[in-house]
Amino acid sequence: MESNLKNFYIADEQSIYLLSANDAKKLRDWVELCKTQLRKMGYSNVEMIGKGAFGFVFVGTDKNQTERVFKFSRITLAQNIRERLEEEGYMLNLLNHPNIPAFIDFQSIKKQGILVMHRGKGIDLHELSKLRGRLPVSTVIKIAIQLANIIKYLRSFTMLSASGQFENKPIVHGDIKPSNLMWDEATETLSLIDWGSCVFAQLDENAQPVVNNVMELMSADMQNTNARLGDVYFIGDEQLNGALSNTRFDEQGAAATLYAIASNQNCRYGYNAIPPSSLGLPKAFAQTLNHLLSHDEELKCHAGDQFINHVQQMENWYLPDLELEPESAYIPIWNKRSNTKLDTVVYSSRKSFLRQQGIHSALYGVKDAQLDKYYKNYLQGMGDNEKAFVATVSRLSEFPIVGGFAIHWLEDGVYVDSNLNLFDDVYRKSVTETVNNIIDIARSLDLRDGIFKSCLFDAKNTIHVERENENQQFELTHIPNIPFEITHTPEVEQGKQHSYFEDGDDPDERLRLPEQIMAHIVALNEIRHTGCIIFEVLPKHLKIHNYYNLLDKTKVGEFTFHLNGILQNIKYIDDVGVSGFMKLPYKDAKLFCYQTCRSDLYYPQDPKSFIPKNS
Ligand SMILES: Nc1ncnc2c1ncn2[C@@H]1O[C@H](COP(=O)(O)OP(=O)(O)OP(=O)(O)O)[C@@H](O)[C@H]1O
Repeated sequence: MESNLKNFYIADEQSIYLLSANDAKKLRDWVELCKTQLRKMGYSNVEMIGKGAFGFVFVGTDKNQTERVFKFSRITLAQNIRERLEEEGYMLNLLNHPNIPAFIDFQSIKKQGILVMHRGKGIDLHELSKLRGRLPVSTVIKIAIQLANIIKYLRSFTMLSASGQFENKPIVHGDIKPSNLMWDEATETLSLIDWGSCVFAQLDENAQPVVNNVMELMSADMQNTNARLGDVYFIGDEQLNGALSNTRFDEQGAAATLYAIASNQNCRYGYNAIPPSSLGLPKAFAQTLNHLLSHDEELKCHAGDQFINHVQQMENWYLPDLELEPESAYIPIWNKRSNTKLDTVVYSSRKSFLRQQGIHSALYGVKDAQLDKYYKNYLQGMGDNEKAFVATVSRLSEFPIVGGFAIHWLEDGVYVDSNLNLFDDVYRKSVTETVNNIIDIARSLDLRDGIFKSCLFDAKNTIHVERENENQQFELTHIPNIPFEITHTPEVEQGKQHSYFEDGDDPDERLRLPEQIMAHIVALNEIRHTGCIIFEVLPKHLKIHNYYNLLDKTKVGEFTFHLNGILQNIKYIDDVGVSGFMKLPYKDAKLFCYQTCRSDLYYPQDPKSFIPKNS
């Protein structure tokens, strides 16, 4: 836990720009090797199309000009986990459904397994919602219908047994989430991919053991679950808590996915603060989602049946796209231009206070590659709203955005200082919704005293210094420049800037920086600017993340001198850990009142008579 903490702020996967030079090279070489292998196997136009916790995924064209998808397991994973790729192929090979890209082959080349399958057309829902923000109601419902049909198919799956009889063998996908669903916008067709967590269900939807004969009943292991852990941001309580695998698991993944794409979030946990009833969805559907996401067993089962059985009704709904409540930004998001593509990383400190004491930790003792990837064990001990808050903040790393914000919870409300700069306006809607989600979840937290700070920087500007071991000094043979923009702005009142030091020491930051560096940081604090600098010291690797905007053009020389001074003195660093400093332009923060949850907003029963609110 302690060692994970040092790196917890790197959302999802480490940016390649933050890996050590050696690790980045290894990764690039390995991807090249996979591509070369596929070309040798006779495929052309080979390119990487995705990666997950378990594998790297490529596409290539065969001799008949048909696209094929290839999944390679990560070489860094333990052998028993890598072997799962073959099991994934076995399960996929059993299935035959228009919404499931079919299995083609499983090949093993020098211990490297390759799963070959059809391509799910389109773009995955995680990417789509990142690009579009909250998806239109009609799209959400079309996706819901297809999901319900897939789950129905899996529930009623039968297989020919050794005795020649067809037997019930319901199947659990186990990892339904936006990034595992491809959506073809042209044909509005959904494909469910990634069958790596798929198993035969031990229990049916009535919680009865799935057994076809007495022999099976006697040999069935009903003490241990055969379920796999899906993505902890999307799976339901039972799967998370290690219950026997159950056909209802996928209703949970489906509900979390539908909620996420309807609200532009990347997890299920925000449903208390931003309930499905506030998303402009048809009332009956919002209620079903709300019940499915709840912790009430009976409500969940009932809603699950409704979801699966009311597909035909949903197909008849008339749902033209209506702008029920245009979403405007709660805080400013500035437009910026850049010639290069940004690789945003979010660094958030001051998270400890979000952890609730005494909450039973379901994740203790769980060893799974998914957890390693997501650093999600950091979330243990947090309530649902707190988890949603952290997850929504980390969603910002998906966008080309730099700057930062500080949220203060005080008795009279939630104060937000911010400086957010978006480098591609295509994402404005999605970023606005994400920032508004962060603030609304912050307003719902049961806190009246606390500070949360988050810095967003471009990983491409991170300065790396490596050393052989912890006893050596960090040394730069050539001192690079820490880049900064200059935006001259008139002087604001004294004390109006959010300073580096006003929030006091951060309990989550363990690194003590040497005086020689601190002297320059103190001097920088006196110069009018915004930005952040974060020191991440690992035993063999120092990373200095940075983003700066100088607001006083008369201070270019001084500013450069102190930034340079920091780098000149890295040899004095004698500690490991993380420490960061952030400065924001104004201190007249925006104030938001507390609220339990967003208010109700339903799709009108008679859309034809809908009159926009602001007309
Ligand atoms: N059959 C397919 N057709 C199209 N794209 C695919 C297919 N399989 C995988 N992909 C792409 O590759 C990405 C990663 O694949 P997949 O989810 O199978 O990997 P994983 O390592 O199991 O991921 P996770 O971390 O979600 O478990 C997907 O999000 C998707 O974009």
